[in-house]
Amino acid sequence: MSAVPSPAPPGAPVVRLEGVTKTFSNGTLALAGLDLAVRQGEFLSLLGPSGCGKSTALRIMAGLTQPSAGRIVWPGGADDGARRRAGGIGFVFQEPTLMPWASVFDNVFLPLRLEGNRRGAVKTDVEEALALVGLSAFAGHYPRELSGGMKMRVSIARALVTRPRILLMDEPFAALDEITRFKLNNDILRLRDQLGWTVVFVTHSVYESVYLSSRIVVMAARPGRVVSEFAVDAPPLRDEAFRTTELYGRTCLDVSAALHAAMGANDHL
Ligand SMILES: Nc1ncnc2c1ncn2[C@@H]1O[C@H](COP(=O)(O)OP(=O)(O)OP(=O)(O)O)[C@@H](O)[C@H]1O
Repeated sequence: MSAVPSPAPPGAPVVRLEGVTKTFSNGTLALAGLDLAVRQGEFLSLLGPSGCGKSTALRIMAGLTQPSAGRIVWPGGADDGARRRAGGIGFVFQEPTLMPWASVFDNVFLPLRLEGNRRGAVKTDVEEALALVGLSAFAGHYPRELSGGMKMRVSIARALVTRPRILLMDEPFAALDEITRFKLNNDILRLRDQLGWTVVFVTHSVYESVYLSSRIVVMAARPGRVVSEFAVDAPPLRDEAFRTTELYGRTCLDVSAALHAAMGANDHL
């Protein structure tokens, strides 16, 4: 596998957004002075109404778009570009964005190919990534032959094949039915436990955020900003029984109330 930046100690900031403002060229103020630290080993969800800047914050962390003001600090040293090249960041989009003409194997091989690796040299890495998401038997299949959940698993395998330390996920399960979504939620918790990821996860779903996260940041729109924050004080590896615990129920109520308040802040719009 590719070189992996050494991990920060647990709880230390992996990346910090300091006073990040993003104004798009059409004048939209997507984020206003956002301060946010992502800590080593946490599963952080960004939750908020449509348009509050969740995706913009994630894309800024990934180096896919630049802030108009403020800065991104990677305390580990490397800038975002170097970190991406070193396999430090994995990104999973809402759509699986697979190449339809390429096999499952070749779709997962893509980031390693872009790093200049030859197919034969990283075959085991691709096979390992496919095994981690339960798709070993589908390496030769094409995206059109897969269900929505399987396509998303390929997309996750493609993100994890570079062994990222931080995984950025932008509403990855929003388009899936609930049963598939629950299964993939459990897959992500298991993979995170196995591989030691730090995860930043964008979602609209209170229930999904509480099920997965160690910390939830609630954002409001116009301008995009953080309005409240919750810790989910439960062991990181959870199963369906967690959904019936008092802690889960209470946290869902508290986070829902905060989300409604955040939406209410824009009732006049
Ligand atoms: N490339 C762009 N050009 C102009 N405006 C943009 C662009 N990308 C996003 N915006 C605007 O910036 C604001 C924040 O968008 P963003 O996609 O980050 O929000 P979001 O919270 O992720 O929304 P959603 O939950 O609907 O995906 C929105 O008002 C959006 O319309």
